[in-house]
Amino acid sequence: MVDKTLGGAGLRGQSAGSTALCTVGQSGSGLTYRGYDIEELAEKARFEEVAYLLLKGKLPNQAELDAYITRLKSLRGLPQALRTVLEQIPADAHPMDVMRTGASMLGNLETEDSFEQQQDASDRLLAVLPSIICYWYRFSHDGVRIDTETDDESIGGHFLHMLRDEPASELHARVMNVSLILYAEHEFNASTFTARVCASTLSDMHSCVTGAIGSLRGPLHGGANEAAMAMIQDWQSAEEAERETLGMLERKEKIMGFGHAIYRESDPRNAIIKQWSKKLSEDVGDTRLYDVSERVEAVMWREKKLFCNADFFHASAYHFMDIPTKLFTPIFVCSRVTGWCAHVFEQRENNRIIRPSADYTGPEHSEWVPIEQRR
Ligand SMILES: CC(=O)SCCNC(=O)CCNC(=O)[C@H](O)C(C)(C)COP(=O)(O)OP(=O)(O)OC[C@H]1O[C@@H](n2cnc3c(N)ncnc32)[C@H](O)[C@@H]1OP(=O)(O)O
Ligand SMILES: O=C([O-])CC(=O)C(=O)O
Repeated sequence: MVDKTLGGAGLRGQSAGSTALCTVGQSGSGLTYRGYDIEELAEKARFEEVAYLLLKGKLPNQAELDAYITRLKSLRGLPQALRTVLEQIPADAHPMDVMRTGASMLGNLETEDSFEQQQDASDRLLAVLPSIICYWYRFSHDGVRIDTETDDESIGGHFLHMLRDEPASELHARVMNVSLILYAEHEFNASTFTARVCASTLSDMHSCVTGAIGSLRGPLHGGANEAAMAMIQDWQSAEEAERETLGMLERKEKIMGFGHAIYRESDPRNAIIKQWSKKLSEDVGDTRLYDVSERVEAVMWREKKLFCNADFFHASAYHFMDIPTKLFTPIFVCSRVTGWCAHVFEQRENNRIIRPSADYTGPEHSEWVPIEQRR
């Protein structure tokens, strides 16, 4: 017998399993990773420390962190066969499709043959996904074959270095670090749930991550940071932003980067990335985009009581660092892969195939009609 009280659209509010990784909207500032508050992690941690926390179960001590960073650095290289594939993908492809293909191709070259290899497979994905996207981007857009084995200590610095051929400034590396921490994990969001469903069939890590990338791509999920940028980039002033936002609301259009499936009043990551966006706007001497973003935030709260989610001020922050808009969501992948893999470990540890039921809405009985009589 199906319990109809659990039939809410989008499975909203239903528990679909348990996790020791993250709480959303429950305690502290509203987001915790293994009990650590996101505000404290964003202020004090390195992203690699957070990755270790999620993937290995505890914060590393100094020696463990040093060893982990050295290990991740050693895993940045691309196999020749993967480079060859990336070089076939056209410049006008969507970078999330490149990420999806890259993760999938890696799964052909470096198969996860047993779950005992899950930590290695995850470390490799974490280390190499930035190389995949930057190698393709620089080859297809600039015609250069970059060396992806940089000596940068941080994954964020490594990403920016590959993109620009020069090491990132301290400020930019810091913002990337914060951004990667903010995006790392978020309980049973759509892409993570995709990964867990795939894991529940006892599939391999690369399949789980490839599927998750596909889910993150959509504008209602990770794709919202790009969509937000596309929306605000042409607005020349706060006044124009207000007019256009009101018009969109009147036409019942979605404003990307606002609202959330779980948070009701605010997303704790917004205040953090917003503050860094402001700092970057001062750094570049921006007199438009930050004001435009703040005005949209004010109008949305005033008119609809809708608040910025993690994506909205990420758009301006990335833009101020001169990151091409179409690479925004791939950065999200480079971070969230930690959460995805950690959830796959959890699913495997206590698995039952995920297979819910559906409320049937089709015809009661259909009469078979021979093909020659069908209209
Ligand atoms: C990192 C992340 O993935 S965060 C999410 C990124 N996605 C976005 O920013 C896309 C824009 N936002 C949205 O589409 C939604 O807020 C979602 C997908 C995040 C959450 O969806 P839901 O849980 O269905 O939203 P919720 O139930 O709170 O919506 C309530 C109402 O507010 C409206 N609403 C929600 N978000 C928005 C928005 N951004 N713009 C305009 N209206 C909105 C809904 O249409 C709904 O109206 P209705 O009752 O008239 O149908
Ligand atoms: O939790 C969600 O629904 C969306 C998500 O991944 C996030 O906000 O980081």
